[in-house]
Amino acid sequence: MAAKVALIMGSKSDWDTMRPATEIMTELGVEHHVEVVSAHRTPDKLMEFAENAVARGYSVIIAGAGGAAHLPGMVAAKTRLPVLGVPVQSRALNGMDSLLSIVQMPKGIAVGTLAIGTAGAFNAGLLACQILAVQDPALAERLESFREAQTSTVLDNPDPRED
Ligand SMILES: Nc1c(C(=O)O)ncn1[C@@H]1O[C@H](COP(=O)(O)O)[C@@H](O)[C@H]1O
Repeated sequence: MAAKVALIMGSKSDWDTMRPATEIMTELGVEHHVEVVSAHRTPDKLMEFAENAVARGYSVIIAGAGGAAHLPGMVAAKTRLPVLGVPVQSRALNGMDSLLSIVQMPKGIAVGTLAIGTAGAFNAGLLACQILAVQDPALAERLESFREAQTSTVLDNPDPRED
């Protein structure tokens, strides 16, 4: 089956942050492509990637970047596919720079911005699955099961002093 989600990131150093996106997509059976693409360091590759994303069969793009995080916005500028941006925690400014440079898009080009770091990456993967599930009943069922299991885990262990 061809990958429906492309997960790109600005640097290999982002991988530990972005990995949870792949884990939830794998758990829910969603094929995904993973690649380093940088607006700053590989601008021609970025343009080629974004321009051909529809033709390659992707439905959703997840883009993680840190610092001056232009990658999600630049990808969104060149494709009509939904782009989910994940701010990677930067050392100098704790990811506030990443967050603000992803979230503050000008009107007319949309990026869906997730939380800073691994939780944001996980939720980006989850949200990509939810978007695909609109047209995929089997995936929708797997998502329901994931949620039910998550709810049961909390309800079955209400004592905060126990693991
Ligand atoms: N924000 C961007 C872009 C981009 O937006 O195109 N390309 C790389 N980077 C970011 O630079 C940070 C440091 O990268 P290095 O660790 O490679 O120096 C990474 O978090 C990456 O996402």
